[in-house]
Amino acid sequence: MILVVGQSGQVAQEAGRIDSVSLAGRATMDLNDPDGCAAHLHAVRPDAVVNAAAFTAVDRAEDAEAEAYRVNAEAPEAMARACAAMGIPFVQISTDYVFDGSGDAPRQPDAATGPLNAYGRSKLAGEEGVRAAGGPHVILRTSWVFGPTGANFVRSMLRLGADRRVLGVVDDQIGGPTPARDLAAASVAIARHLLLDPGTTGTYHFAGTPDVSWAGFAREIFAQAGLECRVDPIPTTAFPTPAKRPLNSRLDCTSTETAFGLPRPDWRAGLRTVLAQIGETT
Ligand SMILES: NC(=O)C1=CN([C@@H]2O[C@H](COP(=O)(O)OP(=O)(O)OC[C@H]3O[C@@H](n4cnc5c(N)ncnc54)[C@H](OP(=O)(O)O)[C@@H]3O)[C@@H](O)[C@H]2O)C=CC1
Ligand SMILES: Cc1cn([C@H]2C[C@H](O)[C@@H](COP(=O)(O)OP(=O)(O)O[C@H]3O[C@@H](C)C(=O)[C@@H](O)[C@H]3O)O2)c(=O)[nH]c1=O
Repeated sequence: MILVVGQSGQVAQEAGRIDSVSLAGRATMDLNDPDGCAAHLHAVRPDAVVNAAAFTAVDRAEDAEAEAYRVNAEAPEAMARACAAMGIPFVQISTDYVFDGSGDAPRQPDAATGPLNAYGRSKLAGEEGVRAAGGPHVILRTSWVFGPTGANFVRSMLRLGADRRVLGVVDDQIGGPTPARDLAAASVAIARHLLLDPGTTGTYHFAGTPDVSWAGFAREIFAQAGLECRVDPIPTTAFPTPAKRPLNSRLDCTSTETAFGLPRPDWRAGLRTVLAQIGETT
């Protein structure tokens, strides 16, 4: 059994549809209690663990950095140490926000990091803790995740686009939107791969293709959803937020395809599926 932590989150919800996956939520694993999380893993003894739980409120993390560190760094390290002690694989999902976003080249997994905000710093510390635990693991960085549930850009745009005829959206931050379903499938496949071949331990990237700006993403959301809302491209400076965000979120995902046979998913197809799922539930 593969245990996916973060039950109510967008990635875990999609992982829950996969055979032999169990989900753990806050009731049994509160990441504010790293030792309790480790003890729970020792008690459950799964075959592998995927950590899809995180403090993901990027702006709120600026004023809650201590909690973000506990949840995004201390708890993943404690869980990774428990897994290392049991000799089982641990997959930690991480983020493009560990990078500083300079230049316009896609980042390789071994490129220099330099987070611009508290969320990114806490996730980077989580990566370091998982590596230090020393067990078979994969750190899988992704970006701009969207699914039919939870807080994400697609749901924000559907909400705003229903009321507005024009929306200003930043056009100078570029990245790969990633369907939660594809990310869930990739994370579980990687956990299974690690069981057979722990030698693939390391840091990898997995993001949807093609790279696009938030404005371009918003345009495609409105087009596919049939919403008559015009997107006005604006610079980041015209949309001030508490947390600074990277301009270049492009991730080079080549090594993930080579090591695990997982190509970048086309986010436009994933968006069609998500809009259909949302339509069914409204
Ligand atoms: N969303 C995105 O755009 C991106 C996400 N990622 C990473 O991908 C992973 C999955 O993200 P995603 O599915 O979008 O996340 P969500 O924000 O949808 O879900 C986060 C999950 O973490 C849980 N959680 C938060 N704090 C705690 C806690 N103290 N104890 C237990 N559970 C907690 C939440 O539970 P509850 O509902 O109870 O709060 C929720 O289940 C995360 O590691 C994230 O950092 C990386 C790049 C982009
Ligand atoms: C709502 C809105 C946002 N924006 C901009 C602000 C921001 O630069 C960009 C995205 O805003 P959001 O707050 O939805 O996205 P944000 O929470 O920054 O998304 C990030 O979440 C974390 C968890 C990650 O790990 C990242 O990969 C990334 O997905 O869109 C506009 O330009 N216009 C708007 O009307």
